[in-house]
Amino acid sequence: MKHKIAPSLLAADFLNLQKEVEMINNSEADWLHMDIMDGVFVPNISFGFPVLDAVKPILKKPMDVHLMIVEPQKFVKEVAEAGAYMMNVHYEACTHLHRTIGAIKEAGMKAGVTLNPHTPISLLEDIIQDLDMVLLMSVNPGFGGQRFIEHSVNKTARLKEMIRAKGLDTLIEVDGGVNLETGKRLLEAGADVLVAGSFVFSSPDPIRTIKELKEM
Ligand SMILES: O=C(CO)[C@H](O)[C@H](O)COP(=O)(O)O
Ligand SMILES: [Fe+2]
Repeated sequence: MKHKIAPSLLAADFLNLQKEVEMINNSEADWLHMDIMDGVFVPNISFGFPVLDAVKPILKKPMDVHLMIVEPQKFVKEVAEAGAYMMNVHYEACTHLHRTIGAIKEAGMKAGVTLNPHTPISLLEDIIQDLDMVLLMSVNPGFGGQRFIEHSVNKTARLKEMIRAKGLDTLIEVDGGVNLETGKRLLEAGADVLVAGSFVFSSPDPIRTIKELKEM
């Protein structure tokens, strides 16, 4: 399967959001990645449901929502109503992860679990069979434009091996510091979906940059 590219709206020009979403529609991007932060789970606040609701009617690609919030289970309904295709919750934010995954699927969405850079993949041993995707953070969540954490390549390869050994088809998405160089190594290690924020939106030609990421 050809890998997917999910540009992260966090790095977009918020004064021209409609233009940015139309750029995504006209590009080879597969998904649009949306980062919701609460200032508690991560030391930053991004945007919330009003922004997702505004984007929903004009977006022609699936919405990949990454919740960096405490108690994400409280917002399953809101995320579904905002039109999300994939809802990603952090492993570190969920006490009853199995129940939350069930609720996400019942609401008609695909379910993803996100791991912070320090969280070992071994913790997924008894939940991975219920997941559509694992989202590996390759930076500490909270900000765009950070430096890629090298260990993420090895972590991706080990997760791929775990998925293969269990005979699953769970997707691996990697988020943070992705560019053509880190992206290539992540794909070689087995990543299926690459999130790219600043690399896409600070490019002088984002459509071309997305194409380059797609053609790696
Ligand atoms: O979840 C995130 C930050 O917490 C973003 O998706 C990520 O940082 C993308 O930005 P960049 O590609 O600039 O690193
Ligand atoms: Fe993200």
